[in-house]
Amino acid sequence: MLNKIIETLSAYCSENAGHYASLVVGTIGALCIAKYLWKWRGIKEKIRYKQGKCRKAIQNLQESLDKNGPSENDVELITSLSFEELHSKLQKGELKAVDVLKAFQTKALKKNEDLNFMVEPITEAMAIAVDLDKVPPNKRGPLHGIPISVKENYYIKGYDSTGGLSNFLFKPRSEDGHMITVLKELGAIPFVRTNIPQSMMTFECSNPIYGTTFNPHNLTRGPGGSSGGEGAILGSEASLLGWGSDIGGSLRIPSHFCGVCCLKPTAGRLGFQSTEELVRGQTLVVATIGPMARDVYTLGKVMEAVWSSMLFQMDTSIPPLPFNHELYDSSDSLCIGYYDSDGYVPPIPGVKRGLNLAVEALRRKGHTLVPFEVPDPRGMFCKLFAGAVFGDGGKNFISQLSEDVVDSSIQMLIYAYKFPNFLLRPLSYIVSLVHKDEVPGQQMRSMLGGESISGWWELAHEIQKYKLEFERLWKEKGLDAIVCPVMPFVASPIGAVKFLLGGATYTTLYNVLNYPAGCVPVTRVTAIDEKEMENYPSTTLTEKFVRKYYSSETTGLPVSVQCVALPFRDEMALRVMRDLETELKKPRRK
Ligand SMILES: CCCCCC/C=C\CCCCCCCC(=O)NCCO
Repeated sequence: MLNKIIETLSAYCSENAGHYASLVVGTIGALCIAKYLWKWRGIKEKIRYKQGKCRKAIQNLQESLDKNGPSENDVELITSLSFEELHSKLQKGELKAVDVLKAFQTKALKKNEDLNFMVEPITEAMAIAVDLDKVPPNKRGPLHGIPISVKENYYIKGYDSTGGLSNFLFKPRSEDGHMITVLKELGAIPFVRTNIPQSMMTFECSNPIYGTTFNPHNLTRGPGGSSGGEGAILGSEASLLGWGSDIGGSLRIPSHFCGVCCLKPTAGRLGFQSTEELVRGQTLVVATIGPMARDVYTLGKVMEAVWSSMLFQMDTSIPPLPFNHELYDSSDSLCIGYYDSDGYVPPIPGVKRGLNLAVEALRRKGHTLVPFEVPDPRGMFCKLFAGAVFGDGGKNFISQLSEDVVDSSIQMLIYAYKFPNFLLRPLSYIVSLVHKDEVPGQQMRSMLGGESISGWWELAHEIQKYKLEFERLWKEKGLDAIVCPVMPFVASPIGAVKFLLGGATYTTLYNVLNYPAGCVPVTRVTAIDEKEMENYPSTTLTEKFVRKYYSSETTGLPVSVQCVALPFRDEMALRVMRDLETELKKPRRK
């Protein structure tokens, strides 16, 4: 009987097998699509919820300042003071921390309407200011009452550090990171969190959570990145001291694009426990945090305060090197190397002129300036930098971004990483042919990832050899410092960064070498500079894009230079920056 039933059933099933198979496949497919759509809906919902929360926090602050804020006149008076003036008035009690904070909050909200640099205000700022006003003058810290803006990836208790990735949303920190703790102890008031590019590995300041940030000097252009929100808030004078981070130029590019100063310290001198960095465990080229400000004086004062026993005790991995006054205060004449082109993407005329101005100013100051040539900038960029920073074959990126809304500025990278490796290799040669440039293709191959531990060791060895060769050339010329462009171009149009990544050789060099490097604004692009773009080369695809984006609408954009010193001589970089700034500010006879 049982046999009969089984026979009948199996006959029935084999007659209808095709039908059942398609039913099963169809159901599984539908379930997968439903799951995918559900997850997608969840991600979008999460982003919208965060956006709503940020909007609400901004609105609440605006309402409170509308009721109880300073007059327009006071806002301008306070926010246009230099750090030195503000610091002195706060120390003496001529200004209250609460009033200074309200002035900067008001200005930041106003400027944010056009620039969108603000992720959200830090709501605890007012309570900190109220407490600081109770501190007697003889107990005030060196940053007493100074409001500071902070890049979104800094660890702050109660806030998420997302780097523009929804995966990191609603995971607030339980404690402040080291730098925020130190800055608060010194009397500073973190008052606003600022925008970043998605992933923080490009200089287009845009992400699906907080949107796009604009340049304070030209709204059709970006502020650079990844500390782009910092560039925009400082460049619009809505903050006078900010903090960012840099593994390939993220402090220096936005400073240059927005006309402010910064210091990228030697990595390690400020530790690694203050920010979220999406590249973890990679130790060949590492990120460092650093300050951004309106002038070099501020940077010097802040670093003097920060390099303190408090920081060294908090993080024992930091070499306990207090601020080196011998280097910073010295007026000895120096031997400074310079180059206007690193030999890869040529500088536009405004950048070249800016470098000449810096060279002449440093000569007037009594220094000896000697030409310097960067060894193998192409290999440094597409083999050493890309091989180290993107050398996991994109695993980190894909794991962070495969289930996220991807910003158009990094979409191409995600497509490339998802492409099968055996096709990506031949494609890389086609890319080089199209670009008429070996670099982009080699960069793609470096980004495929090391295949073995010995490959990784080999890369580490190549980086070591490059460092030794650079140091040999430095010593051969007897240099104390180098002055050079920050990028071969100035602020880029919104959406153009993906075509201009080759410009990052000028900054990534000093991350690969781990030399401290700071930026000082020296001039602005003129109509004559723009006209001279007629002579700009157009052989490679990158050069063609530079011509396209920099032949018009660049007049008035800021130009900075980089000042570089040997590792752990950060104060030397600051000293050259200070000399340059003072000399350029001097009135000159025609
Ligand atoms: C996500 C797109 C990357 C494509 C690969 C391009 C390679 C190099 C371009 C480097 C551009 C500089 C980016 C600056 C990154 C940085 O410093 N981030 C700071 C993190 O704390």
